[in-house]
Amino acid sequence: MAVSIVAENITKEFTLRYHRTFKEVTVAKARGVKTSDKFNAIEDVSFKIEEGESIGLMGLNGSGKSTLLKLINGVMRPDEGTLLTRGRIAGLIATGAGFHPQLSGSENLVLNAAILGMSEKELKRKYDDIVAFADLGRTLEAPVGHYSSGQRARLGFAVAIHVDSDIFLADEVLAVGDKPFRSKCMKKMLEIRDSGRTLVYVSHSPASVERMCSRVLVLEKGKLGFDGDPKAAIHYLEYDTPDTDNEVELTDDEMGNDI
Ligand SMILES: Nc1ncnc2c1ncn2[C@@H]1O[C@H](COP(=O)(O)OP(=O)(O)OP(=O)(O)O)[C@@H](O)[C@H]1O
Repeated sequence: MAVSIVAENITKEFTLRYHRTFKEVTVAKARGVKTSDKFNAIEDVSFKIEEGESIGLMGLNGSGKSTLLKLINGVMRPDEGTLLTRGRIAGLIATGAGFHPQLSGSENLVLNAAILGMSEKELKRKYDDIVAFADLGRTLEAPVGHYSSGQRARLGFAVAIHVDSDIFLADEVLAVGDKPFRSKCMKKMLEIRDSGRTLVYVSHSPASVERMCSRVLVLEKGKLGFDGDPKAAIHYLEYDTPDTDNEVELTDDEMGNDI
């Protein structure tokens, strides 16, 4: 089987700024207080993903999952190391990323499809299916700036899912969709997985990761903490142990996570 994504010792550094205004920065500098810090959102991460693998990307908030997806789809480049991918990449990383707030949903649909590499002919063929999948009704003609986060996710996912890609990336944008929409997305992603395309799926939901993925990468403060079987990854993250500090223990479904 051919290799789909290879990361070799990749590192991505970000700057954390503590102040927003000139005044705050000037005062902080005069007092000798630090105004920013650098940190590695991704640190020395290496992995190889074969074509057709469905990978779950898990980890606590801020562990670097979205950053890694952005590195995979090329929105960002690693500061160190190399990341290579094979074929066309599509997916939904940040809700509303790439949308123009003043344009309507349908205008954004066309623009987004073009940005993702869909030809005019391909879009003509798929337009009705995309509109039906987004199921936004008359809201499709309203400016996207007025959309709720769920409506933006619907539009973005509907376009992304209809792009013929070799690699599909899905961030936890699904979490903002309502239950019927999440079920529909999950079904589509299972279709993608079964069609032999490579899938990278970010999620905090053990149930959906177990259902969807054959392997899980766990990020811990930017480092790769675990790479292997989904069940073992969930155990590694202690997502399978009851939370004794909490009086109320909620199931995946009750939390509204992914599905
Ligand atoms: N453009 C940026 N500039 C500075 N820091 C950033 C930037 N983007 C992300 N970060 C920081 O990098 C770290 C990793 O963020 P990232 O969004 O990748 O985490 P995540 O694992 O996807 O989190 P979550 O589960 O909350 O979605 C966080 O500390 C975040 O604040």
